Amino acid sequence: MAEQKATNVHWHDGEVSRDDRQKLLKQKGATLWFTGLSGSGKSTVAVALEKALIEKGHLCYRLDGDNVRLGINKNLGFSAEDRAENIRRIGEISKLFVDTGVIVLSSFVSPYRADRDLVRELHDQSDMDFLEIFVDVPLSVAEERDPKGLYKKARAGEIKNFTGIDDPYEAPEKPEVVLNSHEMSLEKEVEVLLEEMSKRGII
Ligand SMILES: Nc1ncnc2c1ncn2[C@@H]1O[C@H](COP(=O)(O)OS(=O)(=O)O)[C@@H](OP(=O)(O)O)[C@H]1O
Ligand SMILES: Nc1ncnc2c1ncn2[C@@H]1O[C@H](COP(=O)(O)OP(=O)(O)O)[C@@H](O)[C@H]1O
Repeated sequence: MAEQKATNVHWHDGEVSRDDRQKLLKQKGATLWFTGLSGSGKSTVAVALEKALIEKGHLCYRLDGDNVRLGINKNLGFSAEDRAENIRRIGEISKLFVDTGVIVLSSFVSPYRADRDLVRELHDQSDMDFLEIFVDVPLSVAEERDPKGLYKKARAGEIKNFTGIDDPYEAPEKPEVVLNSHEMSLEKEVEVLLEEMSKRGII
């Protein structure tokens, strides 16, 4: 992909700040970044958390691998290079949401540590909360669940570069939260996340 360089381009400040928007919403914008194998439970947990947050009166928005790849990132595949660009763009999109004061629930396999660290760095630079949520289940559990039948296809060689089968997954070293979705109920996972958000003053 041809890289476009931003030259002679300057940030233009407005007269309304993130803080103004956060006061309006009575919450702090933040990104909760769910990472883990396909079938680990990222989307299921994010959907349940979104519902719980909205019920409590908090504005949040989910960004999800499959959905984003059907739209803004439809030109990207699953090579390491394309996954890096996928995650970089989603990192920037997440930041835009955080700047509006919204709580973003980003669920992506995001198998490479360097790609996730870049998104963390992007948030840190703008003094934004970034919580890495590692949805950690053994490959055998994810494969047994196989909610979309993709592991079966990967084992049959019909899908190449499938994370966990013939492509790597680099586990987070210091995630803010670990969810072992094979040992925890969905309700407990949501409770743990709400507690963590409350502790950090996000909600
Ligand atoms: N090769 C390969 N490896 C992993 N996953 C694959 C692949 N091909 C298709 N899929 C489906 O795409 C979803 C992962 O997209 P992501 O954007 O989250 O991937 S990544 O973060 O860029 O690695 C993933 O969604 P989830 O199952 O929700 O994780 C799969 O449904
Ligand atoms: N405690 C749990 N948390 C999350 N998912 C669970 C849990 N227990 C069972 N599951 C099941 O595991 C599967 C996870 O699929 P999904 O959320 O699509 O994973 P991912 O988004 O990581 O690919 C779903 O079928 C879900 O019902």
